[in-house]
Amino acid sequence: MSDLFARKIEMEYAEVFHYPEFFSKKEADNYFKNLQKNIPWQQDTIKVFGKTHLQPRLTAFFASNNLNYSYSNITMKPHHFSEKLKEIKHKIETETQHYFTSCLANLYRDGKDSNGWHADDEKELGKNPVIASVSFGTERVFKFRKKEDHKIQHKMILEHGSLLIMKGETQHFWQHQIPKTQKKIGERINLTFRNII
Ligand SMILES: O=C(O)CCC(=O)C(=O)O
Ligand SMILES: [Fe+2]
Repeated sequence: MSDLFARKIEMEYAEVFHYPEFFSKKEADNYFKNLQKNIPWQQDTIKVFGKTHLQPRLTAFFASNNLNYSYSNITMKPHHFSEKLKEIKHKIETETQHYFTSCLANLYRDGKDSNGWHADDEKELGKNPVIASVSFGTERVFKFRKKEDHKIQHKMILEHGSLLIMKGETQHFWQHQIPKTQKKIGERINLTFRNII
C-alpha cells in the first residue's frame, strides 16, 4: 500500500472510502482528455414507468470477460479495455487489493446530466460488491440516502482525480445519485469498476 490519503465516510451500515487525490492533477488532466476523446460514448434509451426516455448522460461499458451488464432495462455489451483504462484499473487494484472485470463509464455533459437514485445491487455483482468509482473533470455533488429513511442523507463532492470505494453492505442499505445542478458547469467523466461474474 502506498501513502495515499483516504478517509472513511461516517455512515452506518456502509463501508465507503474517499481518496480525494488518488491521481495527481496532471495525471487526471491527461486521463480526462484521453477518455473524453477515445471512449465510444453512447446515449441509451431507458424505460421508466412504461415511458421511454434518453438517459441523461452518455455511457460505455468495458470488460475483460465477455459478460454483459444489465440495469434499468438496458443490456450493455462490453468493449475491450483500452491501455489507458487498464492503467487506471491497475492502479486501483494495486492500491485497494480488490480486482475488477468490468467498468461502466459515465459522461455528464453539463449540469442537466445526472444519475438518479439507485443502488448497484444487480445479482451479477454478487452479494457485497466492491465498486471503485473514479472521477475526472468538473467536480459534482454525490449523495447517499438510506433506503429505509430517505431523510437520512450524506453529501460529498467528487473531485477531479478522486476515488470513491463502496463495499461491504453499502448497496443493501443505501442508494446514491448525482443530482442535476442549475450551475453552468463543464463535463465530468466517471468510471465505476465492478466485478461481474
Ligand atoms: O457518476 C458517479 O459518480 C456515479 C455513477 C454511478 O453511480 C453508477 O454508474 O452506478
Ligand atoms: Fe451507482
